[in-house]
Amino acid sequence: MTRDLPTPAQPLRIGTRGSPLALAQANETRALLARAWDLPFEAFEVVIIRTTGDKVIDRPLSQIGGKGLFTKEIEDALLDGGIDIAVHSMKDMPVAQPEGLVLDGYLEREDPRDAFVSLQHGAIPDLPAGTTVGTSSLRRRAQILARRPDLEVVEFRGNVQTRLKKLEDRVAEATFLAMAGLNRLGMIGEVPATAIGEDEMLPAIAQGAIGIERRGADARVAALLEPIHHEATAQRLACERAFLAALDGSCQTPIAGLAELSGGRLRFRGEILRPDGSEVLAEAGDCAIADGADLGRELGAALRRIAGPGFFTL
Ligand SMILES: NCc1[nH]cc(CCC(=O)O)c1CC(=O)O
Repeated sequence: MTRDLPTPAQPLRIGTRGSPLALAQANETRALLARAWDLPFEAFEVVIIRTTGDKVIDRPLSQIGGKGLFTKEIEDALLDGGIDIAVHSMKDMPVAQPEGLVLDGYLEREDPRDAFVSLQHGAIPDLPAGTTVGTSSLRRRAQILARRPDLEVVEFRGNVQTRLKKLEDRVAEATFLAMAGLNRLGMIGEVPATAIGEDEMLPAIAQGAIGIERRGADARVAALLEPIHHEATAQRLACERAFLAALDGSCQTPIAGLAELSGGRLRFRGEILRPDGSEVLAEAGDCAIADGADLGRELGAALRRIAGPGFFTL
């Protein structure tokens, strides 16, 4: 094995998007690998890849559609050998990967909750009727409208920094961001953010988790990733992503869900919403930790039956 370790002359190439959050995640992976293998940072190289999603800035992503808007170019680079691993926010990843690639390495999950961010207001219940709330997430839009149909939701695209700038410019009076992103960017003390309990706003599937994708046939890379893999995160995501898969979910549909481990059991709660928030359907259950994927699949299938066709259509 030692012979196969990366070196500064032949570094392991880590592919990532170029946003500040994506770079923070790639650098976290790089630091964990360097520490796990007692290698210099230079044995790992971060390679920035521009994706279609990064180029389209003038339309809501939900209208552009298409799978893998933020991943295609990165996965192509993996497949053609331009990079050795790709680091992703798992909540942005489709449930299936292209032939030849596997996505089964996970870093320890960060806080999965959403944050309420506002320069004027302290929490959702404090918002006066008619307040504008910015989000581009179909899930967050549906969830906030389910709770507060009297609020006005406006489209709010861009990376974390861009969205905070829009708050300053009063494009909206409040927004939602993932706690994980704020923590990973080291911004938590710097922005007026409050974590929202999962009972109040159930997070996106896999929110806060980082996944590492690789070529399935690359045994050397698989071995390199082993010491930084976090199995408890993998167990939680197996349940959450099976739920998403059973619902045929993509980032085009308002779906939320969170699996947690305690006392040797896995507990999951999932929900689907009509895009206007007029209906919320939820299921919950618990199981042995190893059976999480079955539980997620069953609860997803149950919700699918209850919802019937057309539930997600406006
Ligand atoms: N869709 C963008 C995206 N993808 C992952 C995160 C946050 C970090 C995470 O969930 O791991 C964000 C930004 C946000 O929702 O605030």
